[in-house]
Amino acid sequence: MSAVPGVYQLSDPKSFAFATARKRWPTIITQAKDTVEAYINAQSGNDKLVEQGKVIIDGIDNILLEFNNNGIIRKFTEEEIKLIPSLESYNIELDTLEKTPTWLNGPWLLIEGYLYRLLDVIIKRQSEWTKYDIFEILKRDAFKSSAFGIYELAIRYKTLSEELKNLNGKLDNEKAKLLFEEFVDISLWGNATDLSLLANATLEDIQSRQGKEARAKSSKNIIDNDLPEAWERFLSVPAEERRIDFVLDNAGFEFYTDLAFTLFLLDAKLVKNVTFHCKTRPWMVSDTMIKDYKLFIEDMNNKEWFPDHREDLDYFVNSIEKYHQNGQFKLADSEFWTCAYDYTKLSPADDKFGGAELYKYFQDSTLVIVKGDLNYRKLTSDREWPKTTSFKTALESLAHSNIHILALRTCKADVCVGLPEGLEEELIENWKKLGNEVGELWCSSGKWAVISYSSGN
Ligand SMILES: O=P(O)(O)OC[C@@]1(O)O[C@H](CO)[C@@H](O)[C@@H]1O
Ligand SMILES: [Mg+2]
Ligand SMILES: [Mn+2]
Repeated sequence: MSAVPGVYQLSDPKSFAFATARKRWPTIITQAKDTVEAYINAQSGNDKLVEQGKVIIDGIDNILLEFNNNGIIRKFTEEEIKLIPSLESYNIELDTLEKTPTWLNGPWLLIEGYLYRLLDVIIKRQSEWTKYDIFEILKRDAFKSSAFGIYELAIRYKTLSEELKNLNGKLDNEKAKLLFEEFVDISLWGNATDLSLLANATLEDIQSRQGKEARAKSSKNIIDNDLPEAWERFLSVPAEERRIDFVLDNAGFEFYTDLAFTLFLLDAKLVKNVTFHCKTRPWMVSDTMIKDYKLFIEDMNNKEWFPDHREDLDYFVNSIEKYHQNGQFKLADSEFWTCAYDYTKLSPADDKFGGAELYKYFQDSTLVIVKGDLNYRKLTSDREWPKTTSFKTALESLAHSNIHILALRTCKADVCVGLPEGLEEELIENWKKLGNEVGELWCSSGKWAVISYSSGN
């Protein structure tokens, strides 16, 4: 067997890693600091919280200083690991490296996860701040700016749901397949609204990425599409036994599209249960935590934010709440999703950080739908695979896990597999012709997407 390629590096000027470490991270962390400062300034009477807030600001300033000095990545201390045991996974991974990494020189995926965990532990060390989500305001503000796409999808869902009720469970396979494709598409492009990329996005920017028209324009940009295989798998399990799992990505608009997909599946009686897998902490700016579900309901109910199409919005909220209450729709979380490991460790071997538990749980799943860019990087270990590598090869051990994986991802990083011969060269040329210096960066522009499936055996 030939050796697997190495992982993308922060020092590689042809990789999106390069600009991420040098521009994107400082912007994100500075924004995070501003958020904490504003929160502190809005407090009155809780002196302890304010005092502790100042310690957090010092911690964040220190990260920014370390960025500037290209400081080394230190291991998490025993005290930090005692407070949050899954931090140990980072030390384990750091130990496998030949050279001590720095903020500008080291493996992209590992150091990026490390950054969000460092920020998290700086906050969690302060007793008054353990429940604080540093990205919550950003997540909710972006959702508020998504009214156009929200209305459109709520209207679509209500019309469909009423049609399905009239059919009384007699949806033929042909129609079911078309609708399945439609909701895969909605959920896929829901991933294009990404706060870590749209830090300075205007309302128009956000709108231009959402809705039916935007999706129609983008359909030719799906460069690997295994949907037919995934549908075959779906049909191979009797409807009354089907369970779908979503390994979630972003809160806000993307989460809303994942919920719309879920509602369609449950209303059409195409599945029995759906479980959403969330993060246990703030992560990569926009990722979904369990508590974000409650905020989502609150925000959908906000008549000042969303004054129009109330009937459709209320219908959406009532429908999902009903399934949440009767247990057909569940929310779960695990430390595994934010530990240092890529998903080759989603296996019985990881009995420490949740990998083994998830592995077991996914054995009974009809499809595990893995959303978004970061999750895709973890699936493929963020390695420099030739782009014609098959998805299964890039999954390594996960390709033999008996887990049926369907990745829905808009490409926002360098790694991408499953492409036909010659396409990559074409895309590089095309990207250069559009005036971009590094042709390879087509792959992190968010304009292309993949729908990749592995049967797990
Ligand atoms: O996973 P998501 O929300 O689709 O995208 C997250 C993202 O914007 O931030 C990550 C870290 O830089 C990148 O993998 C990706 O570009
Ligand atoms: Mg994300
Ligand atoms: Mn394929």
